[in-house]
Amino acid sequence: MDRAAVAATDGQIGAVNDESWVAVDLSDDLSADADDGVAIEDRAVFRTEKIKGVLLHPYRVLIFVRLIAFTLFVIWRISHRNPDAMWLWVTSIAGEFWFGFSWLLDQLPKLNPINRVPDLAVLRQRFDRADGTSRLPGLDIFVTTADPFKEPILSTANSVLSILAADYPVERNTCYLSDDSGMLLTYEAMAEAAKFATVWVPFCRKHGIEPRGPESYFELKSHPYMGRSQEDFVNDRRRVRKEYDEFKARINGLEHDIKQRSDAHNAARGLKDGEPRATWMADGTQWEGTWVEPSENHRKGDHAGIVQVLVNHPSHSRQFGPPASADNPLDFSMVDVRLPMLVYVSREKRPGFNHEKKAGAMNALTRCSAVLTNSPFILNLDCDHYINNSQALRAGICFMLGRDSDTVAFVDSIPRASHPSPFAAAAAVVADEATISEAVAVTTAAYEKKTGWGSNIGWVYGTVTEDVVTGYRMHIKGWRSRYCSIYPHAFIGTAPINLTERLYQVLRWSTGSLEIFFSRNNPLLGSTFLHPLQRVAYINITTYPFTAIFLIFYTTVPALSFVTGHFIVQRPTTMFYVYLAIVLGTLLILAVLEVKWAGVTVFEWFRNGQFWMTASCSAYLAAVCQVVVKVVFRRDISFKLTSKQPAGDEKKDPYADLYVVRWTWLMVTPIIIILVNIIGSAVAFAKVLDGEWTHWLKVAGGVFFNFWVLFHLYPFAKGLLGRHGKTPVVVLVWWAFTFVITAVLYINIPHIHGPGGKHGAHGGRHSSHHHAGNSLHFTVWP
Ligand SMILES: O=c1ccn([C@@H]2O[C@H](COP(=O)(O)OP(=O)(O)O[C@H]3O[C@H](CO)[C@@H](O)[C@H](O)[C@H]3O)[C@@H](O)[C@H]2O)c(=O)[nH]1
Ligand SMILES: [Mn+2]
Repeated sequence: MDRAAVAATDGQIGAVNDESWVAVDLSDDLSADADDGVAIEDRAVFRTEKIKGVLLHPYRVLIFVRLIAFTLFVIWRISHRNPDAMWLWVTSIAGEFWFGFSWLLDQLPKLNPINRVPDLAVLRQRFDRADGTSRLPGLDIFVTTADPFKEPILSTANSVLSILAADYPVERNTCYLSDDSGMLLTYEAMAEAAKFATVWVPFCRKHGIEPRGPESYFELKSHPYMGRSQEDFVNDRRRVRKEYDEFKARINGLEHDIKQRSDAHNAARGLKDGEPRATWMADGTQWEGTWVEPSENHRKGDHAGIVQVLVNHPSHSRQFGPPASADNPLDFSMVDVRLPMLVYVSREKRPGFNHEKKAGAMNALTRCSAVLTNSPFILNLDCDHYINNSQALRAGICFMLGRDSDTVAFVDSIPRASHPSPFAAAAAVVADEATISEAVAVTTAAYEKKTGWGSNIGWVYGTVTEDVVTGYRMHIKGWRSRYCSIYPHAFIGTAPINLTERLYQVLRWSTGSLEIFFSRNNPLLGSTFLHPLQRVAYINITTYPFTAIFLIFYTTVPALSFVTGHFIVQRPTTMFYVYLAIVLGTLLILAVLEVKWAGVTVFEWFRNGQFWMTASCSAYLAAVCQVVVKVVFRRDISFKLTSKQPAGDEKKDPYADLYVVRWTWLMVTPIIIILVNIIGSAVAFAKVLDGEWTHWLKVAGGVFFNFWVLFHLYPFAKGLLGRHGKTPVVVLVWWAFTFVITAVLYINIPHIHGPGGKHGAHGGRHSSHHHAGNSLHFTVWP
């Protein structure tokens, strides 16, 4: 490893937002990095930071104030019945209880925010040796992919490249790619990535490149220079960029190449009609996985297991590259050119066996890696995640070692004790056939039958959010987590920006959460190893979708009150308004404080609120329905892969997908809510115009709330209108259209006046009520 590069990147690791945090054990007036003055020998491998007192104390006081105000508010509500509409009164109070309860679930675990900051200089001093070797523990990194088309292979390749190029001792770091599609396309893309890595990785090391995923690196507008010679860097970068473009072209051509090659082989064999047409590897053998033209034993969900070592385990001593020459202009003579081991794994799949989605893939990888490298630590990335900070692996490992370098001996002993892995030995071992067939044997479809895998061992089955439940199982067994957020961000992943896809993703997450709630892994039942606040956090994460039921009530019923004339609150008093104001005001200030130390903007927080509203009344509701059906009728929930954006196409607008509308039933409820609120405000307007209600100022209060709901659903409406929605005018025109039509109809068609209409005195009273009734909502939003 190039020392200059290390030093340059090293200085960058820090907390995300340094001004709000202070080291624990230090008073507020000392800066967070005060222990830079302490000698390296005396420093811990990471330090703990808390929020500065000036922010934290008011934060906690506000939480307390809000709790009291909320309690008084609910007491007020219970003691002021609404005899006109008792059902409204009862259901709304139930809703307020729920909102209050879920606010507490969300708030309590945040009472004492803690961040950890790894000290990489200490880690290096204790674990790295002068000759370039290291005593750091082994680390097996798993990347999962399930479909080379839905999950673009270029993105998967980038993920793998970012891992191979990360700063970690190469002989102790292995990357496993799990391919649930079993397709040659994925395999060959990985083989290409391994080839390109021989240029990319030494280039990263030589010049201290950040980030080390090539796509995200070359996307950067400027390329700040970290290493030694500027001119050398510019030349090398141009050269590597060219290599990367060629690599991309090869990846894009793979599908065609495989097809052509296979056609040639099949033609040479003179296949008769109806005979299966095999897919052929470059070495002239038949691919054992899924074929391009699927046939028996060679289709998705029905194929053999495959384990292929793409990059073998490296030697244990540094290997410098060649100097620049005529056909190789890159000078790697001062750079270690070894690569970490890279293994392609496609577990066996057979009809009749539940392959248990990602959790099943992770368990197969766990066993397969145990046979090959058996590192004591595992890291998992999805195919669309990448390492964004080359120090991320070292940063993470800091928390696995404690303050005490003696633990290394212990950590080293784990692989030796648990499995006689060939690579745990000091010398480099080439994966021999016996070992490989052993690795294949542990990934067979039948392997887990009548075992504890998926329930007590490994990743847990039975939910579409296996990550949540697996973390939970670890915590109830006594494992502890540590929160660490560094800058530049350690990892970056992608999420769909298309409304439909995003709603589906949130549907899956909320469904998975509820599945856990209705299972033996309900956090109310967890062992006492769970910290009480951790239990609260798990209750929150497994119950939040229930909010949908109350939210839909609160975003429709008040608007309908304009039509029916029945309101949630009958006669608000001054105290009612006072409580309400405190409950609302504190919520806002709490958010502003959180936003400050979290390093996001108030705008982002608000956007998040808008999406929360949209998702709650669509995906969360659907999740509740799905899981009720599952629990009652024992029907399994299907898993839909989250669609990924195509990577690496510069000509394409990255936001093109944003306004592509694909209809889904999930959109029905938000649409109804939008309509109800427009109609509600239009009717209120009409009643005022009509002279039915005279207290127009008070009506305005109610209408304001309708607008507030609409404002939250505005991005949804824009998304729904597709490309046209790019101009906000279109949304406004639709809104005005609906509003005017409703108001005109209301005024001109006498029979839609409800029984409560045309009572001057009553009308006045009612109008004052909605204001209150409608305002309730925002009271209680968590
Ligand atoms: O049968 C399957 C299905 C999925 N996957 C992989 O699982 C990962 C996550 O799937 P995706 O559809 O992308 O879900 P996301 O919602 O984007 O993923 C988030 O949510 C999942 C839980 O639902 C977690 O497993 C992921 O780590 C987390 O990033 C991807 O790498 C897939 O290739 C498989 O390997 N096999
Ligand atoms: Mn994803």
